[in-house]
Amino acid sequence: MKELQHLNKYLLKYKTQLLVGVIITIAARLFLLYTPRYVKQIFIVIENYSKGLITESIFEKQLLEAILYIVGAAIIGGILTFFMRQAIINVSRYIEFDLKNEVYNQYQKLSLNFYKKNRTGDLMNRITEDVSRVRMYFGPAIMYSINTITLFVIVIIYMVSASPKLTLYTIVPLPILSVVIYKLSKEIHKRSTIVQQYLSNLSTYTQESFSGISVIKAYGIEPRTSVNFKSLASESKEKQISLARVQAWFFPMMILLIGTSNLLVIYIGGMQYINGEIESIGTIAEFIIYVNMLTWPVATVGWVTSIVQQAEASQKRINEFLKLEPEIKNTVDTHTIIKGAIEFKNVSFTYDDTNITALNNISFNIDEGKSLAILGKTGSGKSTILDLIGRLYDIDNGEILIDSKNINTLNLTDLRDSIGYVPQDAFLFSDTIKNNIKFGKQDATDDEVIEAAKYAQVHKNIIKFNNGYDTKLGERGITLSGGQKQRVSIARAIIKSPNILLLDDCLSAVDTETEEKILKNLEKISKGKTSIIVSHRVSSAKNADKIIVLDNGEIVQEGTHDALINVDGYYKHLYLKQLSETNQKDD
Ligand SMILES: Nc1ncnc2c1ncn2[C@@H]1O[C@H](COP(=O)(O)OP(=O)(O)OP(=O)(O)O)[C@@H](O)[C@H]1O
Repeated sequence: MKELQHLNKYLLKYKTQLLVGVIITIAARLFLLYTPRYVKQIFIVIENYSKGLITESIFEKQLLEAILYIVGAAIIGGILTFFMRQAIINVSRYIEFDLKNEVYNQYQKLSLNFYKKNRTGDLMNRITEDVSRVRMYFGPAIMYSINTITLFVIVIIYMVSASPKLTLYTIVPLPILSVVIYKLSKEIHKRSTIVQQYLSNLSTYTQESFSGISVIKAYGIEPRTSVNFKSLASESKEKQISLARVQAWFFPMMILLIGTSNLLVIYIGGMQYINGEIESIGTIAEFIIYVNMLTWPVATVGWVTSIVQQAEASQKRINEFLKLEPEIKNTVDTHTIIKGAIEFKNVSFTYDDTNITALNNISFNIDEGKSLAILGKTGSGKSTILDLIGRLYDIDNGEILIDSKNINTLNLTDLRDSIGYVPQDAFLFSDTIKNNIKFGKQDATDDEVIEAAKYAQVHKNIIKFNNGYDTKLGERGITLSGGQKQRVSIARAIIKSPNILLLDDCLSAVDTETEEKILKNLEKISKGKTSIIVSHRVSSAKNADKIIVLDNGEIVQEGTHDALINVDGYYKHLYLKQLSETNQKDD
C-alpha cells in the first residue's frame, strides 16, 4: 500500500463526497436487509394460519404488511444503491481526471532525454491504462469493501441471533469462495495483461502498415504484410482463448459454492427444525437469502484484493515518473528580457543516450540583431547548437551566454518565449492551417496569420485549397507537400516575431527561387533581431553577417561569405559545386 499513499491527497480532497458515499452505502445495505427478515415473518404468518392460531383477516393483514415492508425496503434500498454508485464512482472519476492531469503536467515538465529513454507507448499506457487501474481502487474497491463490511457485520449478527450453529455451517464455504475468486482474479489479470500486450502489438503493426501504405504498395509487399498480420492476429487469438478459459471458471465456481452453502443451510436447518432447535421453517428461508446476499460481497473480497494489488503496481509505475526531477529546470522566478546576443564559450556536449560527442569545445558569438549561418556535413552538430540555445539540453563543459548572462541564470519560459524555432522536420498538428500558424501566437488575428503566410511564401498555396486557411491537416485532412509543410512551419515562427529566430535546414524542400524570396522576406522582418540559419546550401548562408562551418562537432571555418570563398576549404568547395550545378541547370 506504500505506493498508493501518493493518492491520499485526493482522498482528502474529496473527503466530503466520499463520506456521503459511505453513509449512503451503509444505509442502502440496512434497507436491503429488511427482505430476509420479512420473508421469515411471512413463513411464520403462514405457519400460524395453517395451525389455526390466527384468523383469516389477521393472516391477510400480517401478510400484506410484510409484503409492503419488503417492497418498500427494496425500493428505498434500490434508490440508495443508485446514489451510492453515483457518489463513490463519481469521486473515482474525479480522481482519475486529477491524476491524469498530474501525470500529463509532469510529462510536459520532463526534458527531451526522458522522451528518448522511454517509449511513447509506455508513456501513453501509464496515463491511460495505469490510471484506470488506480481508479478501480478508488471506485469499485472502496465501494465493495464498505458494502462487504457492512453486510457482513449486520448479517452475521442477525444470523447468530437466529441460530449460531446454522450460522457456523453456512459461512464455512465462504472463505473458500473468497480465496478461489482471488486466485482466479489474479490469473485473469495476468492473462489479460498478456492479451493487452498482444493487442497492442497488433494495433502498432496495423497502424504502421497503413501509415506506410505507399511504401508497401510501391514495393508490392502486401502479401508479406498480410502474412505478418495473420500471424500476429493468430497469436492474439490464442491469448484471448487462454484468457476465456480461466474466465469461464468464474461463475461455475461461484454457483458451486453458493449451491454448497444453500444445501448446507437446507440440510442443517432442516435437521434443526425437526429437532426443534429453530422456531420456524422461515429461519431456513431467511438464511438462504442471507447466504445468497453474502456470496457476492465475499467473492468481491478476493476480487478487491486483486484490484488493490493491480492498483498498487500501476501506481508504482506512475510514481516512477512523478518522482522524476526534470533535468532542465527553471530556477529563476523573475522575468528576463531577452535581447538576442549569443555567445558560445568552449562548449562541449555529449548526448547521454548515444554517448556521441556532438560538439567539441566550440566558441563563437553573434551580436544582438545579427545573423549567423551554420554549414557543415550531416551529423556535424548544427542542430545541436540550436537545441542548446533553446536550452533543450544542458551542456557538459563551457558556457552559453545570452545577452552576456549564463543561459542557466535566465528565466526558461522567457528564453523560450523569445525564440522562434523552425525544426528540420516540420511538425504540423492535426488541426487547421490557421491554427497551426497561430500556434506561434495564440491571440493572432486573421490578418496577422495571412501576413506571416505571405512572408513564408505559402499564402498562394493555402488560398488554392477549398477551405483556405481553415483546411484541416493530418490523418483525416489534407496532406501538404514537404515544401508546403516547411513554409507553414516558418510562418508559425514568423508570426511570433521573436527576438531570436532559429531556422534548422527548413528550406531544403523548397526550390531555390522560393528560397530566395523567403530569405529576402526574413531579412526584412528580422531586422534588428538575431537569426541563425542552418543549411546545406550556400545560397541560404551567403547573406549572413557571419558563417561558421562545422565538422565533427568543431568549428573549422568562420567568416563572411566574401572571406570564405577566397580561402580553400569546405565553404569554397561547396560554393563552387553549387555554382556549377546552377550554371548547368541554366544551360
Ligand atoms: N537526440 C539525439 N540523441 C542522441 N544523439 C543525437 C541526437 N541528435 C543528434 N545526435 C547525434 O549527434 C550528432 C550531431 O547531430 P546533429 O543533429 O546536431 O547534426 P547536424 O549537423 O544537424 O546533422 P544534419 O545536417 O544531418 O541535420 C550526430 O552524430 C547525431 O547522431
